[in-house]
Amino acid sequence: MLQTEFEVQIKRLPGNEDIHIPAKMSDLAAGFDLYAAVDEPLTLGPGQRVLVPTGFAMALPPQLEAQVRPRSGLAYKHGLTCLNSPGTIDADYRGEVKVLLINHGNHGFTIERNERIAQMVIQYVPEVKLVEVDELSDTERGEGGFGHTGTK
Ligand SMILES: O=c1ccn([C@H]2C[C@H](O)[C@@H](COP(=O)(O)OP(=O)(O)OP(=O)(O)O)O2)c(=O)[nH]1
Ligand SMILES: [Mg+2]
Repeated sequence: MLQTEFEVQIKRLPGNEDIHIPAKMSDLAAGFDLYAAVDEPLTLGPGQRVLVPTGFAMALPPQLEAQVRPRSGLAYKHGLTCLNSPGTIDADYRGEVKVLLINHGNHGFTIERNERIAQMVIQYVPEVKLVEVDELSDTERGEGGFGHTGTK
């Protein structure tokens, strides 16, 4: 049976004793909100991107990944999103988790220390072996894609 409960080790990095550990804002939330560990407020101008530290590292068990995703409120209200969305944290990564933010809005956005800037969703990754073949199995869709079922 598939394991449904996991413990994930998380390590606060030096100098970040005041930074919140990623946290779910409600019982059934999918994402743990991530907090900005910027030393001082950082203003991101329109079109600018920045790699924001979170002040922690973690050790995901094998076959889990963490996805770093935008917060819809920041995206809707300020045009702020994750440039590489969803960011991928590999199970063997032990460095600081960082959030690559970009400002798609028309105004500067200031990121304060300990502000929630993104969220992290932890997912199962099946073990997959890629097998090279000469012919693929037939399907009704075949090679159709990129909107071939509609007119727009
Ligand atoms: O939003 C992100 C994306 C990645 N990472 C870290 C964890 C991840 O395991 C590592 C590598 O990420 P990725 O594989 O996306 O980047 P890459 O350009 O392929 O770098 P690498 O050659 O190090 O794999 O960087 C983050 O902290 N935040
Ligand atoms: Mg990579």
